[in-house]
Amino acid sequence: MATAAGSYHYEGTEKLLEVWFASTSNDETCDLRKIRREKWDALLKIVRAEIISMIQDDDMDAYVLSESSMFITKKRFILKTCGTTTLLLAVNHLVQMVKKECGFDKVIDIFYSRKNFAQPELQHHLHQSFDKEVSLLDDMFQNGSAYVLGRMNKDCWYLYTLDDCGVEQPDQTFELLMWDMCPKSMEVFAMKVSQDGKDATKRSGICNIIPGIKIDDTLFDPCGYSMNGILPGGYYITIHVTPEPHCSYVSFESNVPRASYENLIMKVLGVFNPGKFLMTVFANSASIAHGSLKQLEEIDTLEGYSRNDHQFCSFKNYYLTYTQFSKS
Ligand SMILES: C[S@@+](CC[C@H](N)C(=O)[O-])C[C@H]1O[C@@H](n2cnc3c(N)ncnc32)[C@H](O)[C@@H]1O
Repeated sequence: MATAAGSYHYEGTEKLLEVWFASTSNDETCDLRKIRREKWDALLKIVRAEIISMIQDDDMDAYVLSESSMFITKKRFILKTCGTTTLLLAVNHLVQMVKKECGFDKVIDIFYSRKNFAQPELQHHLHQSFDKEVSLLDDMFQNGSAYVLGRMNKDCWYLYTLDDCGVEQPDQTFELLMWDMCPKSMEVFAMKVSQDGKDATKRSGICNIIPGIKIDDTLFDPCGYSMNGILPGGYYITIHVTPEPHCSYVSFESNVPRASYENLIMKVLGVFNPGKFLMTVFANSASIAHGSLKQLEEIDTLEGYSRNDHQFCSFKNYYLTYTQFSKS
């Protein structure tokens, strides 16, 4: 997207929405995966994104989008979009469409989060400030709570969720959002170096982060990379790369449960070599990742990085850790 000064900027930072649905009559036949493809296409049109490819297994449909990813399991909907997409304009449509098409008539929890944008003025007016985003969500949900973690005048991470007991089955989300990337590590995410998504996945070492995962990867022209990986049980990893040196950004997200995330963190940092990153771990009481939060509190340096901020939040049924590191 062109900035006011006429230069090009791509906003890699994603808006991330996760919604858990239920049926008040406990109708076990309700399933988000019964919703037809054309309905998802119509929803994504509102967001200003489109489907590029899809993989599936018995538990999940995973879509790579023109702007990031979408994951659909029986009761859980995840949409992650970057650039100047208008994700929150689609929430009302999503709730109504899900009710009509598959019978889920209740939202049991919602998580909307994002890092601060590098250039918020390039976003649709709704997404230019977190206050506006919160106001839209508050009009739709009772009991919504909005938080900001990190430094409001530097790097921070916004979260909107419901102040309810929410999801009771084990649930966890781990995110590493990285920027000021090492140019050398970014070279493979361009068509000049890699032939296609598969080649970039192999050359970069992404294929070794979680071995055995089913991968769907895309390399954009002339540069940029997106991948989804799925594992049985509704588990996913998703990685998105904006390699342009002046706005470089990479995101890694997964719901794979871990009692400790340290090994995974070191693998991801080894592949991407960011100048700075922030990390969030979200886990409910039933998740084994719940214990990892305490462990992360102890880590104030990681090979070559030192910690700038660390915060811990305790919600009704979820625990959250936010940490920001930069190269020492
Ligand atoms: C792959 S997407 C992923 C963005 C992601 N949220 C991230 O972490 O950076 C963005 C990258 O792909 C490039 N790209 C090339 N063609 C694109 C297209 N048609 N739509 C979106 N991005 C495209 C962008 O310039 C940017 O480097």
